[in-house]
Amino acid sequence: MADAVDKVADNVAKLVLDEETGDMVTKNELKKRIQKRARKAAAAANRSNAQQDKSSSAQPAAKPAKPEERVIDPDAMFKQGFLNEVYKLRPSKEVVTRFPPEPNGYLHLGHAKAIAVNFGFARYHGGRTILRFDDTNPDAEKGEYFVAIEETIRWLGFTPSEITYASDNYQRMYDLAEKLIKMEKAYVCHCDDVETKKQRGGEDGLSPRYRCEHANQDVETNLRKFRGMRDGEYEPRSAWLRMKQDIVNNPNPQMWDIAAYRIPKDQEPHYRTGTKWRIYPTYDFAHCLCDSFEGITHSLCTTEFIMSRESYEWLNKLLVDFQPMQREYGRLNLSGTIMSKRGLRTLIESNVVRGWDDPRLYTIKGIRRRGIPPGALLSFIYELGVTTSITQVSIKRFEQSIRVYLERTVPRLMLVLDPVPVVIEDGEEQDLDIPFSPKDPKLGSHTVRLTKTVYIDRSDFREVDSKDYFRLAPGKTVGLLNVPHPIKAVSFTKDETTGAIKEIRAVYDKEGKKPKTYIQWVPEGSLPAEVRIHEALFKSDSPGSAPGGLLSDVNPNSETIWPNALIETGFHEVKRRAPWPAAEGEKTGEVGPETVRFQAMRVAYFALDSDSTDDKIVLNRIVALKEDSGKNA
Ligand SMILES: Nc1ncnc2c1ncn2[C@@H]1O[C@H](COP(=O)(O)OP(=O)(O)OP(=O)(O)O)[C@@H](O)[C@H]1O
Ligand SMILES: NC(=O)CC[C@H](N)C(=O)O
Repeated sequence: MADAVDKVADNVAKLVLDEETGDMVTKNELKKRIQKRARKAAAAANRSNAQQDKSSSAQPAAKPAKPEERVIDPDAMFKQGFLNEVYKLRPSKEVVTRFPPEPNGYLHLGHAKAIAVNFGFARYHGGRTILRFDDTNPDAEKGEYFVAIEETIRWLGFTPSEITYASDNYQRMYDLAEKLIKMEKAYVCHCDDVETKKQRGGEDGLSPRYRCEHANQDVETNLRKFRGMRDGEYEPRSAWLRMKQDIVNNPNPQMWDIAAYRIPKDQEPHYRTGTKWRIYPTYDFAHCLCDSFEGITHSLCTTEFIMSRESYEWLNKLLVDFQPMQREYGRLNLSGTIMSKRGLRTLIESNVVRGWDDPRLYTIKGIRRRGIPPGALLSFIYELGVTTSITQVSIKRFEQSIRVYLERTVPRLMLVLDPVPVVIEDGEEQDLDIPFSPKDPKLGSHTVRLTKTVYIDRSDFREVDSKDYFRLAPGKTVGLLNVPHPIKAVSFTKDETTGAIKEIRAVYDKEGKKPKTYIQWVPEGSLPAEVRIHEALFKSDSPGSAPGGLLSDVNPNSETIWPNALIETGFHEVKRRAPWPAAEGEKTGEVGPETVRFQAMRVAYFALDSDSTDDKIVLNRIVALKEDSGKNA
């Protein structure tokens, strides 16, 4: 018997997934099926092209690369292309970069790119990266965001050389603002938004630009007023410090006497400096100066800041010695979802999702809870590379990249979403040694007890057989994954009220031909689990601009729950051996439930959800096994 079992394990290793039907089949069978489908497709194409030029439909589809051929070089984006050019512009011995989030929300997928670019660039060149909180707007910032942001960076496998805060430099920046006034390069202005807009060319931007009277104040007046702003003599928004740039002649709006200091409306105490300051520097004043204070050699940001480069360099040249270099790369946008904080808040407040970490969201918290490993997220970003163009990607492409990563790195188990018992009448109990990976023996194996009654998925049985159906039906034979002999259904019973199948009876088919299809099963004594299958949260590709508003675009079927799923007990070992895989960021420190990842054969990739308890297993689908989730033939 042991021989037979070994042989079966060998055979299972050779099975492949039929992506169209979700069946596990032999390579030969898959080849036949593909040929048959190609013949059918060609016949259909011929029919529809009868009056047209046939040449276009005759193109064979490009063969997708095998997962193992697609391992990404994480350094490729620094070795060539845009980031290599940036380095060549300033080939510094000690590269210092910074990642500068505003602590006003949780990070999202786009930020993962910024983290990979900044930390990766410095790491590649043997330098270091500072995590700098751009905390210049106390009305929007909260302590919990500082903590979560740092945790996310570490989860992605990066270590800041230092954690700094723009607010550490408030006094120094204030002193430099006074210096700027004394240089006659800044003035306190009292114009409101309407008047300021007029100075900048009006609504259409076409009227002549001009300076207001405040620009003519002398240094003493400006200093007195600026100190008055600092000391609370002005109401919020009634006075602001403006840089004296070139509003009339320079075509760049970033040079139109932009704000340097403001008195925030809400006067919320600052998370770190409390009520010490009533005035705060703007991004345009603070960012370039902080970059200089910290010796940032390459200040890498997204292309919305291209025009800011001029004011960045203008201010630094006037006030500080060390000149950092700003360069801009394209943002990463994902279609079919939203990442803006305001939109995310709407979803949470309307109870559309469970919170900031809902697995359907593309916050990094959500991505993490869904079970996507940090290495997979990074390899997706490395695969896209970095240029100056905005990278617009579909969820499908994102998921395909994650799937390829998981395929190589997580163990396999058997899970049944909607179990139906099959009594194998001539069955005898035996232990089967099942490998965690059909391809990688290093992952080891585990024992599954083959019981007389096993559970298969309801969708793998049909009361009435048909020619194109290859799974279980009365009189039909199907293979059970990893089991020496296939089974043939002999009878079944139904629930009288619901009509649902209650029990299937089967026998081993030891003499017949090798089955065409193998299905997954679990034995008696398997573990109950709640399985959550998530689909796209939105119906359209651009929910942010949906005609009826964001909420009208929500897909009402974005979550399906299978409350009575069963998973084989090999799950215990997978859980004990987590994280899967042990990649940077999860290798050390506390590992969360989401690191318990596996492929449920023929179903999907799953991870343990944080709603799980010692008594209850809750699983999230990370991604489907193939692009379209509907698996039934
Ligand atoms: N979609 C994105 N792609 C690449 N980099 C991004 C993206 N969004 C933000 N970043 C970068 O991350 C860094 C920190 O961002 P910060 O939190 O200040 O961003 P933000 O622009 O306010 O983000 P959002 O408003 O989308 O939450 C910045 O350098 C910013 O340019
Ligand atoms: N220069 C930058 O990278 C911009 C960072 C800044 N916190 C912002 O997005 O507003």
